[in-house]
Amino acid sequence: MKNVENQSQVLLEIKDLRVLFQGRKKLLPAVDGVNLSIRQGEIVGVVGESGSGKSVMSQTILRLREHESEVQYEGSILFDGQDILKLPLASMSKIRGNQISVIFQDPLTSLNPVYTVGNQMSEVLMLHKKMSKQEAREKSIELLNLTGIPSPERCIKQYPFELSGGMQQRVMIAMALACEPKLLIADEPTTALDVTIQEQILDLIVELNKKLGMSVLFITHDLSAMAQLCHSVRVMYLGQIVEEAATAELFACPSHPYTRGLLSCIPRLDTDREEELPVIPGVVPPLTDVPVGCHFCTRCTLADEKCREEEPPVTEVTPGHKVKCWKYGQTEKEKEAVQ
Ligand SMILES: Nc1ncnc2c1ncn2[C@@H]1O[C@H](COP(=O)(O)OP(=O)(O)OP(=O)(O)O)[C@@H](O)[C@H]1O
Repeated sequence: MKNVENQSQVLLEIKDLRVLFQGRKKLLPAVDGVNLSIRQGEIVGVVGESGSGKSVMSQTILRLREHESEVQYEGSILFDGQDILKLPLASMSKIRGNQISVIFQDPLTSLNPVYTVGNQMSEVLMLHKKMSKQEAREKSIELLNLTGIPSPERCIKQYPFELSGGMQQRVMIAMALACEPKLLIADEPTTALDVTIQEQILDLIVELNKKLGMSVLFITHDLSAMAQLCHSVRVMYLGQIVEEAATAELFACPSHPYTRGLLSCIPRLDTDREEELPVIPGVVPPLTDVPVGCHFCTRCTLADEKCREEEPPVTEVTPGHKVKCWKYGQTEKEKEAVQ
């Protein structure tokens, strides 16, 4: 996957974002100081284990957590120059689905069971694009065609439950693309699907990114999918980005012990398949137990007192490749110890 031109304009810029939930005794930072930008036409991947804050971050971009009264935000999310966190909710509903669209793991959460595919798609197009019923119908067929649905004319007459999982996912993508969004947020879009369909959906996202030039924020647990799809990757752990780099660079020179741990868990075809894959020891701690210093220190074999007491700085490894670790740059021997 080639790098997107560095000159292309920044579309989304998240600056020092914190999302805090009110716990029983204190505020719990699900997202803790995230900086992330996405250029026009860029596919940015966010990877990390369950509980690292990927979904809270992506839902915050769409302001989908507003119903939770006990959530606080700090920082800014600039989209096309305006701060999403400061917009009135009424303006937000014009951006959502229109300029920023989302596809989730479970298509049935986004599709309405009591309307046909055609009705749901037409409604979006008539509302946001002010199309007539006939125009909306034609556009719906065109979009379903674009996502590789074999007989779109039949599909628009069907209800979501009449379609297979892969077809539902394609319909959801078609709906997400209906208004030609500038940004598509894909939150684990293929996890619930079988491997062949996963491949097809990932290929489709790449194809649409190339064809329509839309930017994509791709959220996953799956580093192999990330390698296939993304121009650059952010590795997230317990609310923070611990490493970021162009995809090829991250795979060639992983510099954070957590990234190395994640990479070592990917099955390799050139080794004995019977061999057990290593796992990163321990689990992601709950938000009530976030360590004071480096968030990863409780699971890191390199951690010392400083790691447990002070938050590590972000260091630039090479231009565009950053790592948040006190141990970065220490001897190769120490690095090998975490592999
Ligand atoms: N309403 C809430 N109140 C308190 N904590 C919450 C709330 N919603 C999410 N969290 C916590 O925020 C943290 C981040 O959750 P999030 O769902 O973003 O993780 P994730 O990386 O997307 O995980 P997954 O891959 O399983 O979806 C978790 O510890 C979760 O328990």
